[in-house]
Amino acid sequence: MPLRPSAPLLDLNDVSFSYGPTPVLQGVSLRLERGQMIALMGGSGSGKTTLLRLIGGQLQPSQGQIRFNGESTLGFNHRQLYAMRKQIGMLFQFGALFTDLSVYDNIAFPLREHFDLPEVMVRDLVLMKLHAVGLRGAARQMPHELSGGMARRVALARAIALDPLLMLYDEPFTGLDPISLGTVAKLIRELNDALGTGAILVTHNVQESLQLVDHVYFLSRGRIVAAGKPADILQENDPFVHQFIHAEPDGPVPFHVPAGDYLSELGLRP
Ligand SMILES: Nc1ncnc2c1ncn2[C@@H]1O[C@H](COP(=O)(O)OP(=O)(O)OP(=O)(O)O)[C@@H](O)[C@H]1O
Repeated sequence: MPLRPSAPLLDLNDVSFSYGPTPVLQGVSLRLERGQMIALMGGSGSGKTTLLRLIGGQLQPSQGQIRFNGESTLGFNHRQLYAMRKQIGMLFQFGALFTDLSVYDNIAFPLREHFDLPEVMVRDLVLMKLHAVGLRGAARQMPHELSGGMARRVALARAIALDPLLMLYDEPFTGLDPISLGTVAKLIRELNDALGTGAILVTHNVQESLQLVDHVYFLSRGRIVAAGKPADILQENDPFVHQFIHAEPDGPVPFHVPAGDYLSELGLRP
């Protein structure tokens, strides 16, 4: 797939999707430029993972357009989808490594899978990626010998092994202690800037990601309800955004699941 620097890296226009009769995403529009990082925030079940799956081509929208690197992905055949996915790196929750492969072989895996490169070249590429995440010295270790933060960094090195144009992160900070979280977050930003990638970050770590990204989109019940720069989002008056940013237990997203009258249920109201 040729590079098209003049087109946005990713352009979603009025995208809708439903798994069955119930719509999961409705009229979502979103744009990502090269070098830009955006955060996608929203409560559980708001459609964030579904949106990432649409972008990755695992699902097709029922309505609307998705353009990746200037090209509409709608109706891509198997070969085109495969070519596109090679240009998308993914780091998902817990970033599972292959437990029976060393750190080195974990990163070599996508290179060996997708290209027929001489081993000396694979070696140089693996060491470059490991160096970028500060773990060249851990090349021979096995995943069970790594701390959680180190394992996540290895997963990150593996995700960028093919020099993707776009990175998708789905809860990349889950289970990390605050120091490792800070390290991984900083690394994600530095790598994005160094490689000129674009990135979409799905996360519940509101404060950390507001410091990390250039733009934030809020999803609620499958719709974008607010979008803007982190500084603007912090000033946002929308009650949903306010509740989310300030982690308030009650608000538009209610604390109580809808239920019948409490006193009646306890038998205290005739
Ligand atoms: N394979 C599926 N089949 C049917 N419905 C699904 C499927 N996957 C997700 N859903 C539904 O689609 C809606 C959106 O789910 P999605 O996983 O995209 O939300 P999310 O914002 O990523 O949530 P979370 O933060 O909890 O991961 C939810 O109501 C969910 O139950």
